[in-house]
Amino acid sequence: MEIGNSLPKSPMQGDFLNPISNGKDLNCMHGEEWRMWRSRFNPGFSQGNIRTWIPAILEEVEAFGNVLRNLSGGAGEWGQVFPLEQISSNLAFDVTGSDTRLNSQSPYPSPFTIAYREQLSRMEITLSPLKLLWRATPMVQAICSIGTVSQGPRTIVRQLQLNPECIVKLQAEHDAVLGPDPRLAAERIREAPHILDSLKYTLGVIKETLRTSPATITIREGQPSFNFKIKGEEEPWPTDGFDLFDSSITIHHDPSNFADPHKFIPERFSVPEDDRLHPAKDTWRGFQLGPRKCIGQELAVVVLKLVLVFTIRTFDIEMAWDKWDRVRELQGLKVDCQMVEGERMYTTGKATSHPKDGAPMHVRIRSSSM
Ligand code: HEM
Repeated sequence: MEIGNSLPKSPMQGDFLNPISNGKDLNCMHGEEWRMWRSRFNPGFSQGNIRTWIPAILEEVEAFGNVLRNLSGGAGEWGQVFPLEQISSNLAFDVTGSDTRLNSQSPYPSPFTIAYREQLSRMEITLSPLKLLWRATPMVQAICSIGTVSQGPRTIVRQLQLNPECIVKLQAEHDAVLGPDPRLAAERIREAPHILDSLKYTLGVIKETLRTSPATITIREGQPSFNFKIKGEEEPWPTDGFDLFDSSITIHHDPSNFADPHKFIPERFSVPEDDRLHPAKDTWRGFQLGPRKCIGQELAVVVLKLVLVFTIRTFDIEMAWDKWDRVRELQGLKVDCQMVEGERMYTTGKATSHPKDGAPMHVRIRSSSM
C-alpha cells in the first residue's frame, strides 16, 4: 500500500477527545485550522525550546524519584505493591503543566488536576469494526484488528524485567555519560542539558519499547479520491465510507521491517544502515510520521530519558502480581489471573493503552545507592 498524502483524522478520534476539547484540539483539527495552530505550536515543541525546559522537567522527575523512594521498603527491602500507571500519570500531568505547578505527585494536587482527571475518566472511544480498514489487509481481516490493538502492552519496566542485560547496559551508559555517582546526575544535566543527547542506548530502549508496544494508533477517514493497492494486486480498494487504521503494531512486528521482531533489541536503532538489525525506512512509528506526527515527541523522549536516568541506577522495580493478588484477596475482591499471550500485563481499558490493573509493581532501593 502506498500513501502519498495525509488523510483527515477519523471522526472517531474527535468523539473520543470531545469531552476534553469540544473539537478544539490539534489532534482532531483539519485543514487550515489545523495548519495554523500546528505552525503556532511547533516552535514551542522544537528540540531547542524543549532543552530550555529541562531544569523544570528535572524537578518533576526528581519528585517522581522521591515518590518511588517513599514506596520502597527501606534498607534494601521491597515495598508495598502499587499501580505504576497511577504514579507515572501523575508525573505526566506535572510535566505537561510546564509553567503551572499542578502538584499531581504531591498529596495535594491542584484543583485543575482533580477536575481534569474526572473529565478524563469520562472519555471513551467506540471503534466501529465494520468501518475499519487495516493496513495492507482485505476488509474481512479488519474485523479482527480491534483485538490485535488491545493485546500486549509492555512498559519499559516490564521489558527491562524481561531483559535484565539491558539494565546493565543502561547503567553503564549513565555511568559513562553522567558520571558514576547517580546523586550528581541532576547537577550535570542542569549545567549541560544537551548531555542527554549522548544517551544513545537509553534512546534505543525508549524506541524499542514503543516499537514492541506502541502507545497509540492513528485512524484516518477514507476519501472518495483516495484508493489503495495491495502490492502485487491490480484492483484498487476504495476507502470512501471507511476508516483506515495504519496499524503500527503490525508494522512493528513485521520481520521484513524489523529483524527478530519479537526480541527486545535496543541496539537496532544505533547499528549502521547495512546491518540486518537496522529498521527498514519509515517503519518505526512510535510517534507516527508525516505532517501529523506527534508534536510532543521531543518532550516525551526527554521525560523518558530523565525517568530512566533517575531510576535505573537507584531502584529495582518489578511487577508484583503475587502481592497484588494477596491485597485483593484481603480486600475481598476477585483475583483475576487472566493472561494474554502468557502475560498478566496486557492492554485493557478504554481508548488509549492502559496496563491491566494499572501495572502493579514494587520497588526497592539498590544496595549501591543506600
Ligand atoms: C511517549 C509519549 C507519546 C507518544 C507515544 C505519542 C504518540 C503520538 C502519536 C502516535 C501521534 C499521532 C496520532 C495520530 O496520528 O492520530 C501523536 C500526536 C500528537 N501528540 Fe503525541 N505522543 C506522546 C507524547 C505527547 C506529548 C508529551 C504531547 C504534548 C505535550 C503530545 C501531543 C500530541 C499532539 C498535539 C498530537 C497531534 C498532532 C497533530 O495532529 O498535529 N504527545 N502522538
